Amino acid sequence: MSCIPACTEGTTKRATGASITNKENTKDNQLELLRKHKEILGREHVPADYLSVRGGQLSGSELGPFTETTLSQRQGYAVPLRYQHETTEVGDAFRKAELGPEGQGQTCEFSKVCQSLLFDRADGVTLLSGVAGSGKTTLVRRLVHDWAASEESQKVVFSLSFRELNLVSEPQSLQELLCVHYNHLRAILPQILASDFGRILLILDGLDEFRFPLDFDRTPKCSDPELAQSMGDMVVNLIKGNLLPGMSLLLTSRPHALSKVPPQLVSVFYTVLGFSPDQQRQYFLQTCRTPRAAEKVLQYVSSHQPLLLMCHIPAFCWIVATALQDSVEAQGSTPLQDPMPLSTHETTDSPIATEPKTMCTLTDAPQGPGKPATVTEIYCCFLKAILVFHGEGREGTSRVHRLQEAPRVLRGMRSLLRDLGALAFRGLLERRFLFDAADLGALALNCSDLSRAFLVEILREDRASLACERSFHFIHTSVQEFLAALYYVLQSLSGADPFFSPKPGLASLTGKALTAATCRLLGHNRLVRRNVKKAFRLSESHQSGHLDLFCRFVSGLLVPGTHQILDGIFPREPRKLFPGSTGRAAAPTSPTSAPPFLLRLLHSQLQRQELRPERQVNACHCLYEALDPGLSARMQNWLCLLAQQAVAGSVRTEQDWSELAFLLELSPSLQDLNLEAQGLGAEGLRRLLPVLPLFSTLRLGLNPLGPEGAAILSQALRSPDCRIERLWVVQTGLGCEGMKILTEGLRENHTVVDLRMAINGIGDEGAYCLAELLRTNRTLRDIRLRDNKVTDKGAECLMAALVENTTLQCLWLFDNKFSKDGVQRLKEFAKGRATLDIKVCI
Ligand SMILES: Nc1ncnc2c1ncn2[C@@H]1O[C@H](COP(=O)(O)OP(=O)(O)OP(=O)(O)O)[C@@H](O)[C@H]1O
Repeated sequence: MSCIPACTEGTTKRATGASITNKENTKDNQLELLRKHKEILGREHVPADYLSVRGGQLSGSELGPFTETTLSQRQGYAVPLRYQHETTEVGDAFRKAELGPEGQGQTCEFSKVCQSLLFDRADGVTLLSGVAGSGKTTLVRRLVHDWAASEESQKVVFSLSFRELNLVSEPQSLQELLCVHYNHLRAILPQILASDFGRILLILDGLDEFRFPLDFDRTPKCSDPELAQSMGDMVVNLIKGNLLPGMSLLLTSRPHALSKVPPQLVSVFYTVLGFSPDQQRQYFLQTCRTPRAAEKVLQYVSSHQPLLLMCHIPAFCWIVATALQDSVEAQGSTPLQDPMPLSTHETTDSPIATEPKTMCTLTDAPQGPGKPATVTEIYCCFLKAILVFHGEGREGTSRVHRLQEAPRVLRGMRSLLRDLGALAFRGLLERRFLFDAADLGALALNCSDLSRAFLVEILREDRASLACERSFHFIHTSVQEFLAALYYVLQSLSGADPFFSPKPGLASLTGKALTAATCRLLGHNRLVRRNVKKAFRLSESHQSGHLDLFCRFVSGLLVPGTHQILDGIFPREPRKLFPGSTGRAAAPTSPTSAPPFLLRLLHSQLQRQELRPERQVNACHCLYEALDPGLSARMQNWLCLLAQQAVAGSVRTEQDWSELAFLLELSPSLQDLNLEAQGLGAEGLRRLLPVLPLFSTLRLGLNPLGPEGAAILSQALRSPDCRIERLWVVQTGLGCEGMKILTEGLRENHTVVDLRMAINGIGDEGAYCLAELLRTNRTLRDIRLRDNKVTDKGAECLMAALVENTTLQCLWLFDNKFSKDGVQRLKEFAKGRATLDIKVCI
């Protein structure tokens, strides 16, 4: 992107700025300009703008009010263990918030954040983290809106997005930057920036989208707001407090980019947890046209755990409300059977349960296309709802009639959708979320098309952009990911290469010729297989997991039933995908599940040991989207086991553990994980790593964990989101080496109170490591070390350490290798400690 022209204007005016202001601006003038500033920002941040489900089409009175979201607050922060796709973390966030031990973070209302940022003189950096669509930008807008409406707040607020800062490629001063953005303050900005910094609140939204590196070690210090510097350097100097020291700085970011900011520079850390169950209900009541529609939508979502889990995310609630409410209304008073009837196609009767279940309805995995139960199906319904119900010229017709017309309408939008999908896909590859007219033009999308009803809801104009040109972004990143996947699958199925982006004219002819030649050479089915594999390889190579959801959508869009929802976009009689597949051990496929090659590919990902555990969990999400017919039976087995109904000692494969991790992610109400005597080894434990820190009780006894397993546990214990209070690892083959590794993890842990580790052969060396831990640990209350080959030497180490530890209450040392004297000494020691119960015998 080029530097914006207005910047140079700012440079020339800067030299004269200070003198002009000194002479001309009286205090009254300054107050008047600040009042104007409030007015302008207030207008730019009206609630209607961010609450609109249908862009600018509805009047303010039709829009529901802002729904409260839940946040958690803590002092300082640490980078989370997981870097998986943001959407999967939200349910867990609530599990933590509801039961978090003291000091882990308290939940709070947004008004508290407003209070401290707008009224307190607190300076420093406030970091607001939240997964995609959790409502960070919405909260920023509300904050600015509340400030503009408040008479009392004396703060001067500036609000910019990192998306906008990305557009400034030439060095620029902070003063110029703000002058360009807030031209109405040009006359008094030098004064503001030179006086009381404590009055300033600067908001920078969307750190995860910032394209410039932040180098906190090597960036030259700059404290002069009039000095030009690169955007990366400016942000570093702002965060370090070199520029405008004493000002309040609010940064927002998705979790994966938090590590860009050194924790010691952050004063307060908030996490947007999204909607609690009550807030979800409130949202649907406020958003759906009738309370009855809201109830039906909510009832439907409640019976599908993967969907319900995602409804903690406000943006997903909006997708769901848009996807389902028109169909619900179209059905009148009948109970919600099929929120989006499949036009002229026959619908198979799906056995999906409609009653909410206590744990996870995943075992009733969808078997037919009749009811949207996967995330992909919901997005298909969302797209269809916008095209069918919100389209131009269809206002007068009944909803039922519009549904009958759907295939024709969708056929008419095919090429536009393909262009849009190509834009989305290219953006995803380049990690780009903002597009200008040239981007749209290159894909034969005309800016004037953007006023069409459909596009208004899909692409938003970035009105507050610093760019002089018009720029656009997808209404939500997950919509960009969905359209990219739709494009990818459509291209692949038609034999074209999704990575080949044709230029209009001659190049597209070349593209077509190339496609035909490759098709002839490789065969259509091999080409599709190749493309799908390519998509998964691409996702694996990105640590941030930003292509995970894309892959889930690709998996879901290869299911024939999903094609039926979008009948008209997908050809009505598609080429039979992979008929008579001869693959090894092909899973028995139902006619409604994805092609066997995809199921095989996903299962083979689950076998691979070198794949990161969160990638493996994502493969399970993909299997769910692909309607893997075996998944529900396997999940049922796990549910029995977790309910302690299964016989211990069954043989398990590594793949099983990844599937269990997936299931546990979808079961936020489960607090205790009991996997005793399940043949769980270190590799299995590694696959469970993404979910291990989230349980308050981990019962892992009688499993061959060994020192390698201890290393995995140690990682879980170090995780900042760790909630483990009871860790039971009786007879797990830790030995002294495993004990050493485990105590290293416990050294950085503040949650474990109860450690049971009988029969682990830790010996004196292990006892020594434990003793060293006890010198500093103030959390552990109960340690059980029965039968661990500890001798008098080990007992001496423990006693010496316990002189410094007054928090341990119970230490069991039965059946160790103590001499009579040793036991006596331990008993003597215990007598002097009223609060410590030492149990010992020879
Ligand atoms: N408190 C809320 N009340 C009602 N709707 C909300 C609320 N928060 C978010 N939404 C809905 O979710 C959509 C996405 O929210 P928003 O853009 O604020 O999320 P975000 O966390 O900034 O996402 P990203 O990380 O992708 O930028 C909004 O356009 C709005 O429809």
